[in-house]
Amino acid sequence: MIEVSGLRKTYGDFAAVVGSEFEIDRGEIFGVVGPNGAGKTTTLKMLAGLIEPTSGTATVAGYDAGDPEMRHQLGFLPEESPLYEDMTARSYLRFFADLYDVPREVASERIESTLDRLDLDYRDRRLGDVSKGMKRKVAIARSLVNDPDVLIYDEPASGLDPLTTNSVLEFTEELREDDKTVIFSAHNLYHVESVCDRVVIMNEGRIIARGSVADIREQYGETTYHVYSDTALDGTDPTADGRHRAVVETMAEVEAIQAAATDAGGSVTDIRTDEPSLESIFLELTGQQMPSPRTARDTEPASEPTTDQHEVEDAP
Ligand SMILES: Nc1ncnc2c1ncn2[C@@H]1O[C@H](COP(=O)(O)OP(=O)(O)OP(=O)(O)O)[C@@H](O)[C@H]1O
Repeated sequence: MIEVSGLRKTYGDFAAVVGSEFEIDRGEIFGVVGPNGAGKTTTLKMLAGLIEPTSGTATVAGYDAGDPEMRHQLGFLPEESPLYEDMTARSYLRFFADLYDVPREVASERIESTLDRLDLDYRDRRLGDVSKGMKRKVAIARSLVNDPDVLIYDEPASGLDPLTTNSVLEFTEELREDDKTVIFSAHNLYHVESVCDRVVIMNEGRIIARGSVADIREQYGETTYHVYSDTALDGTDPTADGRHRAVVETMAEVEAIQAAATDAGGSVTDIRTDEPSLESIFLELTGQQMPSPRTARDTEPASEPTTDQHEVEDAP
């Protein structure tokens, strides 16, 4: 449904996106994750046909991303989505449905059912007087008025409280049931972990990891096993509750401890798995702390990095 090959965007000699490659299948939810300035928005805007790539190609629903026809298949939610404050949610969404030539009855039904699913009250209240979370939900509803196959959401839950964040992420996840293909950007892995089938992690314009979050944990983090025995063995340390613990990294080592405990006339009483934290993976991959799940969406973008912090592309 989306194919990206050698996609690159430079501003002067500064490379905002460097040679991105990925494919997204129909009905897939795909996350683009990374710290501030990683190149997420630039990538999404190239896919939405809003920025022309310096080189490389992006096709969306069979169209080149720059093709005006592609827009009919696309719902784009920008990171900042100012609404017409004097309109109501209903009048605003009808206005956009008219722009897409959606027949009135179809539009009304679609708008009401989307607002129902988003649990949005106050549909006839002036948008200037509703909360930030409600505004974001209206912007999300706007992305669906033309019933597109592909949705591109830039930080859909940015700056929202935890409850609204969850509701927006759950709604995004439900779009899979409608056979929509969704690509969205996020600052941190927590917000995409439960929602996305696959993610790419970007840093300094490059994709530095890809796969499901579970794959990435497996690939970049180290799972350790804490093996408790009732007998002191080589490599175990006594614990406060009178047991003996070894910390190992492979199942073969776990089995060796089990065998050694049996040989010593004792037994292994407990084995615990310690998964790598997302923070440690993110830190290792990007060299930056991951924003906490509670505040991730509320952080202000960092100041503009200098070219020293980013790779400067080789001669074109
Ligand atoms: N029009 C532009 N001219 C010059 N540099 C730009 C332009 N647009 C973006 N950049 C730079 O490209 C880099 C990537 O920006 P981008 O907005 O894609 O990052 P991002 O991952 O979406 O970051 P954030 O999470 O802060 O939104 C940044 O360093 C940004 O300053």
